[in-house]
Amino acid sequence: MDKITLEFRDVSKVYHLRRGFFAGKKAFYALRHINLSVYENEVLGILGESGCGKSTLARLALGLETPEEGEVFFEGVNFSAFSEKERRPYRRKIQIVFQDPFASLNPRKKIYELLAEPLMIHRLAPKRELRARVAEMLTRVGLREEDMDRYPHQFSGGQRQRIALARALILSPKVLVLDEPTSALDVSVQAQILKLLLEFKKIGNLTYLFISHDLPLVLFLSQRVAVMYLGRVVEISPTEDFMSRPHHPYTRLLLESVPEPDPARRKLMSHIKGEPPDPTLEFTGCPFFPRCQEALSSCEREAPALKEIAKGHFVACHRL
Ligand SMILES: Nc1ncnc2c1ncn2[C@@H]1O[C@H](COP(=O)(O)OP(=O)(O)OP(=O)(O)O)[C@@H](O)[C@H]1O
Repeated sequence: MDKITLEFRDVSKVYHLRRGFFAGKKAFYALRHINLSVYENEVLGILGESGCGKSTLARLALGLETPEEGEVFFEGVNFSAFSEKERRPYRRKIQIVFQDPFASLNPRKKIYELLAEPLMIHRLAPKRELRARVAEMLTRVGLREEDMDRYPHQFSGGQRQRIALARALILSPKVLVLDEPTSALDVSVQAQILKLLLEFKKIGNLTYLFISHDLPLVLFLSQRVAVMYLGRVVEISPTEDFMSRPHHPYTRLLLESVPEPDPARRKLMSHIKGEPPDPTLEFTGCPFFPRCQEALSSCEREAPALKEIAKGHFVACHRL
């Protein structure tokens, strides 16, 4: 049995609505009863449309937010209830690379400071070794030693993403959360960053939580895929089985919507009919119910639990 590195046990995260008549008054689930295990050394892809809770999941994995219900475990330790100080040793082991390296790199700091700071905070290198450690890391991500004396604005988007990657990897994390790491880059640069990610994965003992709405990319990189819809995981599966036998009605639409080169044959997600349901706390049914062409009457009342339909392939649907 593979070792579990990161585990979400029945995790829910509640926020207050930010828009509309009930802004600030009504609460809703950004995540609802998430049960998810991330195994050591795997690439787990998290797929889902905008607002389904992918980044909230990432923030909980990093300990930047605490769940209202449930627990997040890292290597068997429940760190979701830890204080800021208690969490510090775990912070180093789970790092993140965001979509936008402009926003994640402080423009006033030189690359040296950006990379040396985490090493100092976590006391991972004596002062005299910092420059050498930064230089080594920059070379490993395809930049030059001299680049440490420059500022983020002096680099291209792809180079900045290399710096963000270097800053995360310099701490030798166990888990790297990649939150849309290539969405802001053009295609050729995307390919270079992906290549780099795969190289690091090969060398080190690293687990990736790869968050994206780019289906082909997730399928290409991940050994397993989890599909989220409105704060819930609706399907988890090894990638091959997922591609050949998708079960959840939402997953099937998602796979059908992969862009076809021929516009006449393209089926897009806009083909999904109906509105998503009210995400507020009162709604207890399946999140996909109002849009589902195959819904049963029970789907409106009760959310289905994940059921194992093949080895490691779980689906949350009352029809199964
Ligand atoms: N701090 C917050 N306060 C209130 N609502 C929030 C907060 N953070 C996120 N949300 C809302 O929670 C829901 C889930 O957000 P989240 O950012 O996790 O989604 P996402 O799947 O990552 O979307 P995207 O792909 O657009 O980043 C969204 O409706 C979002 O508007």
